[in-house]
Amino acid sequence: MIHQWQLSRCFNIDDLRKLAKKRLPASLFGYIDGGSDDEYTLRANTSAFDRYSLMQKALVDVSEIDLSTTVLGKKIDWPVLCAPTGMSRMFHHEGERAVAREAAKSGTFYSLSTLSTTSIEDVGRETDGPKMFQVYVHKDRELSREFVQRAKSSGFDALCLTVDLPAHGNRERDLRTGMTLPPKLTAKSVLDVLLHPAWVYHYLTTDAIELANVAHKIREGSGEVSNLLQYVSKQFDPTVCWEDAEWMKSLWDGPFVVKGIMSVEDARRAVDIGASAIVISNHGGRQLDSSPATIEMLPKIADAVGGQIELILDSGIRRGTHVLKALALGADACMIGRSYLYGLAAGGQPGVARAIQLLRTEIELDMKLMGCRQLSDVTADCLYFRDQ
Ligand SMILES: Cc1cc2nc3c(=O)[nH]c(=O)nc-3n(C[C@H](O)[C@H](O)[C@H](O)COP(=O)(O)O)c2cc1C
Ligand SMILES: CCCCC(=O)C(=O)O
Repeated sequence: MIHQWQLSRCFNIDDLRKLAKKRLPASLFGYIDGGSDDEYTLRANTSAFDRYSLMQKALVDVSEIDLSTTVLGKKIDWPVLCAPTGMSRMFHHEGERAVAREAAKSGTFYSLSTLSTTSIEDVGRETDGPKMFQVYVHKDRELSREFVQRAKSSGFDALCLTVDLPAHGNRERDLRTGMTLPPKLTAKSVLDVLLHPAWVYHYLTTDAIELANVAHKIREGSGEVSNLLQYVSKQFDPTVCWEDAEWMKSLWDGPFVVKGIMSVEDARRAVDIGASAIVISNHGGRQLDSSPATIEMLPKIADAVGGQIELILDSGIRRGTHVLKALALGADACMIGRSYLYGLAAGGQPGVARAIQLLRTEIELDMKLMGCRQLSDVTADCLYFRDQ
Protein backbone atom coordinates (compact mmCIF):
# COMPACT_ATOMS: atom_id res chain seq x y z
CA MET A 1 0.00 0.00 0.00
CA ILE A 2 2.64 2.47 1.15
CA HIS A 3 4.85 1.29 -1.70
CA GLN A 4 2.15 1.91 -4.28
CA TRP A 5 1.57 5.38 -2.86
CA GLN A 6 5.28 6.16 -2.91
CA LEU A 7 5.58 4.90 -6.48
CA SER A 8 2.64 7.04 -7.53
CA ARG A 9 4.57 10.03 -6.12
CA CYS A 10 7.48 9.28 -8.46
CA PHE A 11 6.98 11.48 -11.52
CA ASN A 12 10.13 10.63 -13.41
CA ILE A 13 13.01 8.15 -13.44
CA ASP A 14 15.09 10.34 -11.15
CA ASP A 15 12.35 10.13 -8.48
CA LEU A 16 12.52 6.33 -8.74
CA ARG A 17 16.29 6.56 -8.39
CA LYS A 18 15.90 8.50 -5.14
CA LEU A 19 13.43 5.95 -3.79
CA ALA A 20 15.77 3.10 -4.83
CA LYS A 21 18.57 4.79 -2.91
CA LYS A 22 16.45 4.74 0.26
CA ARG A 23 15.40 1.11 -0.18
CA LEU A 24 18.77 -0.49 -0.90
CA PRO A 25 21.92 -1.00 1.13
CA ALA A 26 24.47 1.55 -0.12
CA SER A 27 26.73 -1.06 -1.71
CA LEU A 28 23.92 -2.37 -3.93
CA PHE A 29 22.66 1.06 -4.85
CA GLY A 30 26.23 2.07 -5.71
CA TYR A 31 26.62 -1.02 -7.89
CA ILE A 32 23.56 -0.07 -9.97
CA ASP A 33 24.15 3.65 -10.00
CA GLY A 34 27.89 3.86 -10.45
CA GLY A 35 30.27 3.98 -13.38
CA SER A 36 34.01 3.52 -13.88
CA ASP A 37 36.93 5.78 -12.88
CA ASP A 38 35.75 9.40 -12.66
CA GLU A 39 32.32 8.54 -14.06
CA TYR A 40 32.86 10.99 -16.92
CA THR A 41 31.12 8.71 -19.43
CA LEU A 42 28.33 7.93 -16.98
CA ARG A 43 27.49 11.65 -16.79
CA ALA A 44 28.18 12.36 -20.45
CA ASN A 45 25.78 9.63 -21.61
CA THR A 46 22.82 11.56 -20.28
CA SER A 47 24.08 15.14 -20.58
CA ALA A 48 25.06 14.72 -24.27
CA PHE A 49 21.36 14.45 -25.15
CA ASP A 50 21.10 18.14 -24.17
CA ARG A 51 23.11 19.13 -27.24
CA TYR A 52 20.10 18.28 -29.37
CA SER A 53 16.78 20.08 -29.23
CA LEU A 54 13.48 18.78 -30.55
CA MET A 55 11.40 20.72 -33.04
CA GLN A 56 7.64 21.01 -32.85
CA LYS A 57 5.41 20.77 -35.91
CA ALA A 58 2.13 22.67 -35.55
CA LEU A 59 -1.45 21.72 -36.37
CA VAL A 60 -1.08 17.99 -36.88
CA ASP A 61 -3.90 15.64 -35.84
CA VAL A 62 -2.29 13.79 -32.94
CA SER A 63 -5.41 12.16 -31.54
CA GLU A 64 -3.90 8.71 -32.24
CA ILE A 65 -0.23 7.97 -31.57
CA ASP A 66 1.37 4.70 -32.69
CA LEU A 67 4.54 3.72 -30.82
CA SER A 68 4.89 0.27 -32.34
CA THR A 69 7.82 -0.90 -34.42
CA THR A 70 9.55 -4.12 -35.47
CA VAL A 71 12.88 -5.12 -33.98
CA LEU A 72 14.70 -8.44 -34.40
CA GLY A 73 11.76 -9.82 -36.33
CA LYS A 74 9.24 -9.09 -33.57
CA LYS A 75 6.60 -6.40 -33.52
CA ILE A 76 7.01 -4.48 -30.27
CA ASP A 77 4.52 -1.98 -28.83
CA TRP A 78 7.03 0.75 -28.04
CA PRO A 79 10.61 1.38 -29.15
CA VAL A 80 12.40 0.59 -25.89
CA LEU A 81 13.84 -2.79 -24.87
CA CYS A 82 14.96 -3.88 -21.40
CA ALA A 83 18.74 -4.32 -21.40
CA PRO A 84 20.49 -7.31 -19.78
CA THR A 85 21.54 -6.58 -16.21
CA GLY A 86 23.25 -9.00 -13.84
CA MET A 87 22.11 -10.03 -10.37
CA SER A 88 18.64 -8.50 -10.30
CA ARG A 89 17.43 -10.49 -7.29
CA MET A 90 19.96 -8.66 -5.14
CA PHE A 91 17.95 -5.48 -5.78
CA HIS A 92 14.53 -7.02 -5.19
CA HIS A 93 13.73 -10.64 -4.41
CA GLU A 94 11.57 -11.04 -7.54
CA GLY A 95 14.43 -9.76 -9.70
CA GLU A 96 14.54 -10.92 -13.32
CA ARG A 97 11.04 -12.42 -13.16
CA ALA A 98 9.51 -9.06 -12.24
CA VAL A 99 11.28 -7.28 -15.08
CA ALA A 100 10.53 -10.02 -17.63
CA ARG A 101 6.82 -9.92 -16.74
CA GLU A 102 6.57 -6.16 -17.05
CA ALA A 103 8.55 -6.10 -20.31
CA ALA A 104 6.11 -8.66 -21.74
CA LYS A 105 3.09 -6.72 -20.44
CA SER A 106 4.33 -3.57 -22.10
CA GLY A 107 4.95 -5.50 -25.33
CA THR A 108 8.71 -5.31 -25.54
CA PHE A 109 11.87 -7.42 -25.27
CA TYR A 110 13.35 -8.58 -22.00
CA SER A 111 17.07 -9.43 -22.09
CA LEU A 112 18.46 -11.95 -19.64
CA SER A 113 22.08 -11.61 -18.55
CA THR A 114 24.51 -14.52 -18.33
CA LEU A 115 25.09 -13.32 -14.76
CA SER A 116 21.43 -13.38 -13.80
CA THR A 117 20.10 -14.63 -10.50
CA THR A 118 17.18 -16.41 -12.20
CA SER A 119 17.96 -19.21 -14.62
CA ILE A 120 17.45 -19.22 -18.37
CA GLU A 121 14.82 -21.94 -17.94
CA ASP A 122 12.88 -20.09 -15.23
CA VAL A 123 12.71 -16.91 -17.29
CA GLY A 124 11.72 -18.98 -20.34
CA ARG A 125 8.81 -20.40 -18.35
CA GLU A 126 7.89 -17.03 -16.85
CA THR A 127 7.12 -15.12 -20.01
CA ASP A 128 5.83 -15.63 -23.54
CA GLY A 129 6.97 -12.11 -24.43
CA PRO A 130 9.91 -11.48 -26.78
CA LYS A 131 13.18 -12.27 -25.04
CA MET A 132 16.86 -12.30 -25.75
CA PHE A 133 19.69 -14.04 -23.96
CA GLN A 134 22.94 -12.15 -23.42
CA VAL A 135 26.22 -14.06 -23.43
CA TYR A 136 29.50 -13.36 -21.74
CA VAL A 137 32.01 -15.84 -23.14
CA HIS A 138 33.64 -17.94 -20.42
CA LYS A 139 37.05 -19.57 -20.87
CA ASP A 140 35.14 -22.82 -20.68
CA ARG A 141 33.73 -22.74 -24.22
CA GLU A 142 31.48 -25.70 -23.51
CA LEU A 143 29.68 -23.48 -21.04
CA SER A 144 29.05 -20.89 -23.78
CA ARG A 145 27.75 -23.60 -26.08
CA GLU A 146 25.54 -24.80 -23.24
CA PHE A 147 24.13 -21.27 -22.71
CA VAL A 148 23.14 -21.04 -26.36
CA GLN A 149 21.49 -24.46 -26.28
CA ARG A 150 19.62 -23.66 -23.07
CA ALA A 151 18.39 -20.34 -24.48
CA LYS A 152 17.17 -22.13 -27.63
CA SER A 153 15.34 -24.80 -25.65
CA SER A 154 13.78 -22.16 -23.39
CA GLY A 155 12.20 -20.26 -26.28
CA PHE A 156 14.48 -17.21 -26.42
CA ASP A 157 14.04 -15.25 -29.64
CA ALA A 158 17.45 -13.60 -29.97
CA LEU A 159 21.04 -14.04 -28.80
CA CYS A 160 23.13 -11.06 -27.76
CA LEU A 161 26.92 -11.12 -27.42
CA THR A 162 28.29 -8.36 -25.19
CA VAL A 163 31.70 -7.25 -26.44
CA ASP A 164 32.66 -4.35 -24.19
CA LEU A 165 33.76 -6.32 -21.16
CA PRO A 166 37.10 -7.91 -22.07
CA ALA A 167 38.00 -6.96 -18.49
CA HIS A 168 35.96 -5.62 -15.61
CA GLY A 169 35.77 -1.80 -15.52
CA ASN A 170 37.36 0.05 -12.62
CA ARG A 171 34.26 0.77 -10.55
CA GLU A 172 35.58 2.59 -7.55
CA ARG A 173 32.25 2.83 -5.75
CA ASP A 174 32.19 -0.99 -5.62
CA LEU A 175 35.79 -1.13 -4.42
CA ARG A 176 34.96 1.28 -1.61
CA THR A 177 31.77 -0.45 -0.50
CA GLY A 178 33.14 -3.97 -0.99
CA MET A 179 30.16 -4.87 -3.17
CA THR A 180 30.26 -8.66 -3.44
CA LEU A 181 27.92 -11.59 -3.92
CA PRO A 182 27.19 -12.67 -1.20
CA PRO A 183 27.69 -9.33 0.59
CA LYS A 184 30.99 -8.99 2.45
CA LEU A 185 30.48 -8.64 6.19
CA THR A 186 32.28 -5.64 7.66
CA ALA A 187 31.06 -3.44 10.53
CA LYS A 188 30.04 -0.80 8.02
CA SER A 189 28.25 -3.18 5.65
CA VAL A 190 26.42 -4.90 8.53
CA LEU A 191 25.20 -1.54 9.79
CA ASP A 192 24.22 -0.52 6.27
CA VAL A 193 22.25 -3.71 5.77
CA LEU A 194 20.59 -3.45 9.20
CA LEU A 195 19.33 -0.01 8.29
CA HIS A 196 17.35 -1.70 5.51
CA PRO A 197 15.28 -4.30 7.38
CA ALA A 198 12.77 -4.88 4.55
CA TRP A 199 15.64 -5.78 2.22
CA VAL A 200 17.19 -8.06 4.88
CA TYR A 201 13.86 -9.79 5.49
CA HIS A 202 13.42 -10.65 1.80
CA TYR A 203 17.07 -11.55 1.39
CA LEU A 204 16.84 -14.05 4.24
CA THR A 205 13.43 -15.48 3.45
CA THR A 206 13.70 -16.14 -0.29
CA ASP A 207 15.66 -18.88 -2.08
CA ALA A 208 19.41 -18.48 -2.07
CA ILE A 209 20.52 -15.76 -4.43
CA GLU A 210 23.17 -17.14 -6.75
CA LEU A 211 24.42 -16.68 -10.30
CA ALA A 212 21.78 -19.06 -11.57
CA ASN A 213 23.18 -19.86 -15.04
CA VAL A 214 26.63 -20.76 -13.82
CA ALA A 215 25.68 -22.00 -10.36
CA HIS A 216 26.27 -25.66 -11.30
CA LYS A 217 29.87 -24.83 -12.28
CA ILE A 218 30.39 -22.89 -9.09
CA ARG A 219 29.08 -25.83 -7.06
CA GLU A 220 31.40 -28.18 -8.96
CA GLY A 221 34.21 -25.87 -7.89
CA SER A 222 35.24 -24.92 -11.44
CA GLY A 223 33.63 -21.50 -11.36
CA GLU A 224 34.77 -20.13 -8.02
CA VAL A 225 33.20 -16.77 -7.16
CA SER A 226 34.44 -14.54 -4.37
CA ASN A 227 33.53 -11.24 -5.93
CA LEU A 228 32.47 -10.15 -9.39
CA LEU A 229 35.78 -8.60 -10.29
CA GLN A 230 37.64 -11.80 -9.50
CA TYR A 231 34.96 -13.89 -11.16
CA VAL A 232 35.33 -11.95 -14.39
CA SER A 233 39.12 -12.14 -14.42
CA LYS A 234 39.15 -15.87 -13.65
CA GLN A 235 36.23 -17.07 -15.77
CA PHE A 236 35.70 -14.66 -18.68
CA ASP A 237 37.77 -15.17 -21.80
CA PRO A 238 39.77 -12.04 -22.71
CA THR A 239 40.88 -13.60 -26.03
CA VAL A 240 37.39 -13.34 -27.53
CA CYS A 241 37.58 -11.75 -30.99
CA TRP A 242 35.48 -11.41 -34.15
CA GLU A 243 36.05 -15.04 -35.15
CA ASP A 244 34.49 -16.05 -31.83
CA ALA A 245 31.54 -13.78 -32.51
CA GLU A 246 31.07 -15.61 -35.82
CA TRP A 247 31.35 -18.93 -34.01
CA MET A 248 28.74 -17.81 -31.48
CA LYS A 249 26.43 -16.70 -34.29
CA SER A 250 26.87 -20.06 -36.03
CA LEU A 251 25.52 -21.81 -32.91
CA TRP A 252 22.31 -19.79 -33.09
CA ASP A 253 19.67 -19.91 -35.81
CA GLY A 254 17.80 -16.69 -35.01
CA PRO A 255 18.54 -12.96 -34.69
CA PHE A 256 22.05 -12.26 -33.41
CA VAL A 257 22.94 -9.01 -31.66
CA VAL A 258 26.38 -7.54 -30.89
CA LYS A 259 26.21 -5.26 -27.85
CA GLY A 260 28.87 -2.70 -27.01
CA ILE A 261 29.68 -1.20 -30.43
CA MET A 262 31.03 2.36 -30.36
CA SER A 263 32.74 2.87 -33.73
CA VAL A 264 31.96 2.79 -37.44
CA GLU A 265 34.68 0.20 -37.99
CA ASP A 266 33.20 -2.23 -35.45
CA ALA A 267 29.68 -1.57 -36.74
CA ARG A 268 30.87 -2.55 -40.23
CA ARG A 269 32.41 -5.75 -38.88
CA ALA A 270 29.13 -6.63 -37.21
CA VAL A 271 27.44 -6.19 -40.61
CA ASP A 272 30.14 -8.38 -42.21
CA ILE A 273 29.50 -11.28 -39.85
CA GLY A 274 25.77 -11.04 -40.59
CA ALA A 275 24.56 -9.78 -37.21
CA SER A 276 20.92 -8.66 -37.17
CA ALA A 277 21.50 -5.71 -34.85
CA ILE A 278 24.11 -3.85 -32.88
CA VAL A 279 23.62 -2.16 -29.56
CA ILE A 280 25.52 1.12 -29.62
CA SER A 281 26.54 1.03 -25.99
CA ASN A 282 29.35 1.91 -23.62
CA HIS A 283 27.80 -0.30 -20.97
CA GLY A 284 26.17 2.67 -19.25
CA GLY A 285 29.56 4.24 -18.49
CA ARG A 286 30.62 1.21 -16.45
CA GLN A 287 33.55 0.11 -18.62
CA LEU A 288 35.91 2.47 -20.48
CA ASP A 289 35.66 5.85 -18.80
CA SER A 290 36.17 8.70 -21.31
CA SER A 291 34.41 6.70 -23.97
CA PRO A 292 32.16 9.15 -25.86
CA ALA A 293 28.47 9.30 -25.06
CA THR A 294 26.56 6.84 -27.24
CA ILE A 295 24.34 9.55 -28.74
CA GLU A 296 27.53 11.28 -30.03
CA MET A 297 28.56 8.18 -31.99
CA LEU A 298 25.12 7.36 -33.34
CA PRO A 299 25.03 9.76 -36.35
CA LYS A 300 28.33 8.45 -37.76
CA ILE A 301 27.35 4.82 -37.25
CA ALA A 302 23.86 5.40 -38.70
CA ASP A 303 25.41 7.06 -41.77
CA ALA A 304 27.74 4.13 -42.34
CA VAL A 305 25.52 1.11 -41.67
CA GLY A 306 21.94 2.35 -41.14
CA GLY A 307 19.56 0.20 -43.18
CA GLN A 308 22.05 -2.72 -43.30
CA ILE A 309 21.67 -3.70 -39.65
CA GLU A 310 19.27 -2.66 -36.90
CA LEU A 311 20.61 0.01 -34.57
CA ILE A 312 19.68 -0.09 -30.90
CA LEU A 313 21.11 2.58 -28.61
CA ASP A 314 21.53 2.41 -24.86
CA SER A 315 23.39 4.23 -22.05
CA GLY A 316 22.01 7.27 -20.29
CA ILE A 317 18.35 7.07 -21.27
CA ARG A 318 16.22 8.54 -18.50
CA ARG A 319 13.57 10.47 -20.46
CA GLY A 320 11.18 10.02 -23.37
CA THR A 321 12.95 12.90 -25.11
CA HIS A 322 16.20 10.90 -25.01
CA VAL A 323 14.54 8.05 -26.89
CA LEU A 324 13.07 10.43 -29.47
CA LYS A 325 16.43 12.11 -30.06
CA ALA A 326 18.05 8.72 -30.64
CA LEU A 327 15.31 7.70 -33.08
CA ALA A 328 15.63 11.02 -34.91
CA LEU A 329 19.37 10.41 -35.28
CA GLY A 330 18.82 7.01 -36.87
CA ALA A 331 18.36 4.45 -34.08
CA ASP A 332 15.67 1.82 -34.66
CA ALA A 333 15.08 1.41 -30.92
CA CYS A 334 16.64 2.07 -27.52
CA MET A 335 17.43 0.00 -24.46
CA ILE A 336 17.19 0.91 -20.80
CA GLY A 337 19.19 -0.53 -17.92
CA ARG A 338 19.22 1.63 -14.82
CA SER A 339 15.83 3.20 -15.56
CA TYR A 340 14.04 -0.10 -14.89
CA LEU A 341 16.51 -1.20 -12.20
CA TYR A 342 15.74 1.92 -10.14
CA GLY A 343 12.07 0.95 -10.45
CA LEU A 344 12.82 -2.64 -9.45
CA ALA A 345 14.79 -1.56 -6.39
CA ALA A 346 12.20 1.09 -5.47
CA GLY A 347 9.22 -1.24 -5.55
CA GLY A 348 9.66 -4.65 -7.21
CA GLN A 349 7.38 -5.42 -10.14
CA PRO A 350 5.10 -2.38 -9.58
CA GLY A 351 8.26 -0.26 -9.56
CA VAL A 352 9.34 -1.66 -12.94
CA ALA A 353 5.81 -1.04 -14.21
CA ARG A 354 6.04 2.55 -13.00
CA ALA A 355 9.39 3.10 -14.77
CA ILE A 356 8.00 1.70 -18.01
CA GLN A 357 4.79 3.68 -17.70
CA LEU A 358 6.64 6.93 -17.06
CA LEU A 359 8.95 6.57 -20.06
CA ARG A 360 6.24 5.36 -22.36
CA THR A 361 3.86 8.17 -21.39
CA GLU A 362 6.64 10.69 -21.89
CA ILE A 363 7.40 9.37 -25.39
CA GLU A 364 3.73 9.47 -26.34
CA LEU A 365 3.18 12.97 -25.00
CA ASP A 366 6.38 14.30 -26.59
CA MET A 367 5.35 12.87 -29.95
CA LYS A 368 2.03 14.71 -29.66
CA LEU A 369 3.84 17.92 -28.82
CA MET A 370 6.23 17.40 -31.76
CA GLY A 371 3.40 16.66 -34.18
CA CYS A 372 4.58 13.10 -34.84
CA ARG A 373 1.93 10.40 -35.13
CA GLN A 374 4.15 7.39 -35.65
CA LEU A 375 7.81 6.54 -35.19
CA SER A 376 8.55 6.95 -38.90
CA ASP A 377 7.63 10.65 -38.45
CA VAL A 378 10.52 11.03 -35.99
CA THR A 379 13.29 11.97 -38.42
CA ALA A 380 16.35 14.23 -38.54
CA ASP A 381 13.98 17.13 -39.34
CA CYS A 382 12.73 16.90 -35.75
CA LEU A 383 16.16 17.89 -34.43
CA TYR A 384 17.96 21.13 -33.88
CA PHE A 385 21.66 20.72 -33.04
CA ARG A 386 23.23 23.19 -30.66
CA ASP A 387 27.01 23.17 -30.88
CA GLN A 388 27.93 24.34 -27.38
C1 LIG B 1 23.56 -3.12 -12.51
C2 LIG B 1 23.89 -3.33 -13.96
C3 LIG B 1 24.22 -4.60 -14.39
C4 LIG B 1 24.52 -4.81 -15.74
N1 LIG B 1 24.79 -6.09 -16.15
C5 LIG B 1 24.98 -6.33 -17.47
C6 LIG B 1 25.15 -7.64 -17.94
O1 LIG B 1 25.13 -8.59 -17.18
N2 LIG B 1 25.34 -7.82 -19.27
C7 LIG B 1 25.37 -6.77 -20.17
O2 LIG B 1 25.55 -6.99 -21.36
N3 LIG B 1 25.20 -5.51 -19.74
C8 LIG B 1 25.00 -5.27 -18.43
N4 LIG B 1 24.79 -3.99 -18.00
C9 LIG B 1 24.75 -2.89 -18.99
C10 LIG B 1 23.34 -2.72 -19.54
O3 LIG B 1 22.95 -3.79 -20.35
C11 LIG B 1 23.20 -1.45 -20.37
O4 LIG B 1 24.15 -1.46 -21.40
C12 LIG B 1 23.37 -0.18 -19.54
O5 LIG B 1 22.71 -0.32 -18.30
C13 LIG B 1 22.79 1.00 -20.29
O6 LIG B 1 22.96 2.18 -19.59
P1 LIG B 1 21.85 2.82 -18.62
O7 LIG B 1 21.88 2.01 -17.37
O8 LIG B 1 22.32 4.20 -18.44
O9 LIG B 1 20.51 2.68 -19.32
C14 LIG B 1 24.50 -3.74 -16.66
C15 LIG B 1 24.16 -2.46 -16.21
C16 LIG B 1 23.84 -2.25 -14.89
C17 LIG B 1 23.45 -0.87 -14.44
C1 LIG C 1 30.82 -8.84 -14.92
C2 LIG C 1 30.04 -7.67 -14.74
C3 LIG C 1 28.70 -7.97 -14.19
C4 LIG C 1 27.56 -7.54 -14.96
C5 LIG C 1 27.79 -6.29 -15.72
O1 LIG C 1 27.89 -6.34 -16.93
C6 LIG C 1 27.86 -5.01 -15.05
O2 LIG C 1 27.84 -4.92 -13.82
O3 LIG C 1 27.94 -3.99 -15.77
